[in-house]
Amino acid sequence: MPRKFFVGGNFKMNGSQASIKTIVEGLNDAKLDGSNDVVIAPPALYLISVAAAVKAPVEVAAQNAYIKQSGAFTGEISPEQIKDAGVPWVILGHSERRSLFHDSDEAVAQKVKLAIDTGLKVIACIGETLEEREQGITSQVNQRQLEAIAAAIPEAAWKDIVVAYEPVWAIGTGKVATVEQAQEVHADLRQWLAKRVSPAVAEATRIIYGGSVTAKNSPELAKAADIDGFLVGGASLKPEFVEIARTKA
Ligand SMILES: O=C(COP(=O)(O)O)NO
Repeated sequence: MPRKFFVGGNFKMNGSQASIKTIVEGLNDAKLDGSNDVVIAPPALYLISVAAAVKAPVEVAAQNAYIKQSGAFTGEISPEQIKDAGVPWVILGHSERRSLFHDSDEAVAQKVKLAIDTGLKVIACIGETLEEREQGITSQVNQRQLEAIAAAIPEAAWKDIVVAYEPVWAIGTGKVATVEQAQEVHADLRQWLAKRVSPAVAEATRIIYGGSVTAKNSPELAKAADIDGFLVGGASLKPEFVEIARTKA
């Protein structure tokens, strides 16, 4: 069964009502045919309005969620609230959450489990730093991050998870991974999933690439056997995101 190509747009802490409305209108006008899964993640403030405005075959994602469903956790939002807002997806474990807000492997795993238990679909992010790549421990780092998630969820949960490999050294730098670099890690992760979870999960799970993806470099990356899509940052705020959303795998 071929894996449906997946294109995510992570707006991060960018945009305004007006600029995000323009992005949504561009997607609505693009006549996307639904052959790819397309998901956009605006800042939390705009989730409800974007979910209501999207007419195209595009779904909406939150950029993070907490490890609890309610309580005295000022500034956080819960999986229940994301679901209540009619938002089906959530990005968890993004490298910026890990580095700037100290989301540990265990915290990310707890978040994934609670989000899945709440009925959300998850884009689970992993990726190594430049220093870790230069030390030759890329595989160990990515497998360690994925192991924390695998240990927290049942095999059945993987049907609602997309794994996003986002090398930290490629995020926001313009230094996109080469097709060979990305394919090598994606293949390694798929082999790891086959052994750790099951061959069926390994075959079915979309492993998408993120890190300086643009309309220019995406067609080449999309040709790789184990690259099942993208998680786009900066370019998701630009009209070229529509082109990336249309990628023919
Ligand atoms: O963080 C990223 C990628 O960001 P860029 O495309 O801007 O490198 N996706 O979640």
